[in-house]
Amino acid sequence: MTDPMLLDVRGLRIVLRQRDRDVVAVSNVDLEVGRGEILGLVGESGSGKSLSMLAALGLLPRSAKVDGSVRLAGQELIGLRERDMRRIRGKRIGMIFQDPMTALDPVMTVGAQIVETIRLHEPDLSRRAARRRAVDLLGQVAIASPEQRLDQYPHEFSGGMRQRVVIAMAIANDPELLIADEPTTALDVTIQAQIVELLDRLRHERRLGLVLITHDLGLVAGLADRVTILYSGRIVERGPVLDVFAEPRHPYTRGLLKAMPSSDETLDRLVAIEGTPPSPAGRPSGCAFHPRCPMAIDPCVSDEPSFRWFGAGMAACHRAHELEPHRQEVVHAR
Ligand SMILES: Nc1ncnc2c1ncn2[C@@H]1O[C@H](COP(=O)(O)OP(=O)(O)OP(=O)(O)O)[C@@H](O)[C@H]1O
Repeated sequence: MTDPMLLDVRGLRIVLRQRDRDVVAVSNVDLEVGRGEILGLVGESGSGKSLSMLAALGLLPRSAKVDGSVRLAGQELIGLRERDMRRIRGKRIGMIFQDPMTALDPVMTVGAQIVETIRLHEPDLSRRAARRRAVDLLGQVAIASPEQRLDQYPHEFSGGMRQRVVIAMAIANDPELLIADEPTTALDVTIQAQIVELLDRLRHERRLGLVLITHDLGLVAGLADRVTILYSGRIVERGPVLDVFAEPRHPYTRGLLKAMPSSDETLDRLVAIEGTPPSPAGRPSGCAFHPRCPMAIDPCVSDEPSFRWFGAGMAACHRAHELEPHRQEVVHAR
């Protein structure tokens, strides 16, 4: 029998309570991540990226209604009891969030925090053994003099080093899957590159699956194997990064790629997508992107497009098949 997919999300639908009414924030979302594979989850603010991952972690607000299936190596997570979910969160699924400062406790040494994370899931492990593992983990995320560093507080670390500590904590219990929400956004460019290299090394060495939630298509181009683009809580395009970025089939994907800085462009030449994304309560009819789409025609206003395959990827756009291949330069750097 073949191994089940590491993360397999099918038909995810999330309904939230907003001002006394139910709104569909995420619908019909399918995601797959294999071992050692990186999936980029992309979309503007409010597109449902974080909600989808919070659903996988069982961290949605109580009032949220979740349908569909989220399987981790074959095990269904939707509907799992909180105490079972707690054994999975931080153990089988590690998490890295945008701002390392909020993930770290400022009044505890870095060592104490890593030891606590380890012992949360292995209470029988001695402090000494947990500390030895913490030293090893800091070494793995390339922090020099780990023994001394363990006794320091987060403010004694630079921003990039703090994010390395957060990554060390995320991998402390040897997870199978990492969920990283904008892991490099708060860091400057050279540090970003180091964190990207580190994540890439970890997925190869540990065969970690990684969901990379980001606005940054450059990061996805440099790191991810596959990409899923969300707009207003639904998938608009998905497929291998090389295919989707070289020949985007959805006008939204094209818009995002055009708005992306490349090495030979200055920021003021970038073309951002006009308008703003809708809120879940104000989702337009038909294709939700139609009010902002330069190619919209009548059916886009009335009918929600279904997916069509294009090579190994797919896009939900009434006019996707008319789009001329539109080669982008972004993937050539790889
Ligand atoms: N607890 C909540 N109650 C009500 N609405 C919520 C809640 N959490 C998120 N939303 C709404 O659901 C939508 C999707 O939010 P989500 O955080 O998943 O977006 P995102 O794509 O991760 O955006 P960002 O890039 O800004 O983090 C947003 O419109 C948001 O306002």
